[in-house]
Amino acid sequence: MGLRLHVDGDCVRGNVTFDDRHEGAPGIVHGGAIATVLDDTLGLLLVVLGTPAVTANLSVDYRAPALLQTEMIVERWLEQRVDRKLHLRADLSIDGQPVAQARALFLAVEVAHFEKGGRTLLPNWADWGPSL
Ligand SMILES: CCCCCCCCCCCC(=O)SCCNC(=O)CCNC(=O)[C@H](O)C(C)(C)COP(=O)(O)OP(=O)(O)OC[C@H]1O[C@@H](n2cnc3c(N)ncnc32)[C@H](O)[C@@H]1OP(=O)(O)O
Repeated sequence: MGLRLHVDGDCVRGNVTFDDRHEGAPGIVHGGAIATVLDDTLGLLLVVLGTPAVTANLSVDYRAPALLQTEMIVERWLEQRVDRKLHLRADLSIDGQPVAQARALFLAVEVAHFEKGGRTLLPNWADWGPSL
């Protein structure tokens, strides 16, 4: 998808362009692909926040057709944290017009949570994200 990301304070911004592999309705990005990008890129925000966490709940409002081959802006930020509960937002827009808006509840976990996946993990959570 050519996702490019940068950190701006506590907000992570990026650009993404979907192509024909992500088509749902003719010429329009599949909603599942949009939800995947919004959820997955929240992972980078967690690295910025320094908090290992996983998605417990994700809801997406689809506000306008997401056109293929069109550069979009993705922005993610922390709205509120209450104990282990992280209330996160992720927005997708084209030329300042909202395309999709996600609200997610992430629950903080120990890094050991990810050992269930059977992969060898980097010991330092800060190293899990790409260098920005
Ligand atoms: C590029 C960088 C890469 C590095 C980035 C690497 C991270 C990438 C993450 C990417 C995002 C993903 O796709 S993660 C993959 C998809 N998600 C998952 O696999 C998560 C699967 N679910 C779980 O493992 C579990 O259910 C947990 C950990 C989420 C919660 O289990 P738990 O720890 O036992 O907590 P539990 O007692 O159930 O709940 C604690 C509190 O949260 C509330 N709670 C729990 N679930 C929910 C829910 N769905 N909706 C509302 N509230 C909930 C409970 O009512 C309770 O509230 P109260 O009574 O305390 O008030």
